[in-house]
Amino acid sequence: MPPAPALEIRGLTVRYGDAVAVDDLDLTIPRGQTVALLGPNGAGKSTTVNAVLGLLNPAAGDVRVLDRSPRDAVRAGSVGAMLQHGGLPSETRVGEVLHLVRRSFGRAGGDGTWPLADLVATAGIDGLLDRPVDALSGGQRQRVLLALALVGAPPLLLLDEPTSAMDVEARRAFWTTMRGLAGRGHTVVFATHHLDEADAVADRVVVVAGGRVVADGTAAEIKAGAGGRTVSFTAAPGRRFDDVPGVTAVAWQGSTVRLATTDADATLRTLLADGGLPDLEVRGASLEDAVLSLLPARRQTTIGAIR
Ligand SMILES: Nc1ncnc2c1ncn2[C@@H]1O[C@H](COP(=O)(O)OP(=O)(O)OP(=O)(O)O)[C@@H](O)[C@H]1O
Repeated sequence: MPPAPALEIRGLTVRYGDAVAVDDLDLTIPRGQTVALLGPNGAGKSTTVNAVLGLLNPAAGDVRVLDRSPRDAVRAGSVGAMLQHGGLPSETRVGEVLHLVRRSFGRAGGDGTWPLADLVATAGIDGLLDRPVDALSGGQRQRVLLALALVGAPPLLLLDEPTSAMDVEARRAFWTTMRGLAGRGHTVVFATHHLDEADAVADRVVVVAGGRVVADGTAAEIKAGAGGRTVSFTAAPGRRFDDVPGVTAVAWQGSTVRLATTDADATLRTLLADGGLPDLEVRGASLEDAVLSLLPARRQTTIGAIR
């Protein structure tokens, strides 16, 4: 018998009142994969993560975490999580919180805590142990939350927008850590709006929209699936491009417009007939372009804000 997957979700449906947050979602993640969950704000990513942690009662469906129910898996210390609104007790120091969590993990009968020195180095919180929790910067706080998530050396790590408060350097260090964990056989599932991170780090990208999986594959497959090209140039802000032949998504960054197109020839012919295209560039679709093209209701957006 092959080992049970790290995560198996079948027909997961979660409702908040009349609103459906997750809609009959299926997802199987084998052990050892690093998987990015992408999608706009409200797509259902956090709700899915919360269901995997046993924090809510689904209306329908089944979630198995390493062949256990979510609550049993969490109780057994098999899952570590960094949540969007993860809190830290105020008026304590980082080292105290870490000590408390390590002790309570040991008491709960966890399989073994991560050796302290390695944990501190891995999470990059060296030098923060004496710091009051209330005096941490956003990025430092996220690193402390990572350390707490790793205390039990969990085989499955769930990270909800883990780098949202980190600067470029901290993000790079964070993903180096994650690669190291994946190399040690941990399964890492993370939700992010940084598509460049997903492209660089994930073995697999799962795009969620409207509570459903709308694309699932390697970043390269998703980019190839978009099949198109990106045409960018300088344009008068506010000009509309939705109706240009081939165009599936429009993104602005200052006065530069980026068009995802399934037919670059037709797009360029129409645009050139309308006048010049200063600073023209044509290239293969980025992951961001590919994801945007999967979200047809959001044709006009701002680069970096698929939210
Ligand atoms: N506690 C709640 N009560 C009511 N509705 C909720 C609650 N939590 C989430 N929702 C709704 O469920 C839907 C899915 O939200 P969810 O937070 O899972 O999306 P997300 O993909 O994580 O978005 P984001 O990228 O903004 O974090 C949204 O429409 C959201 O407003």
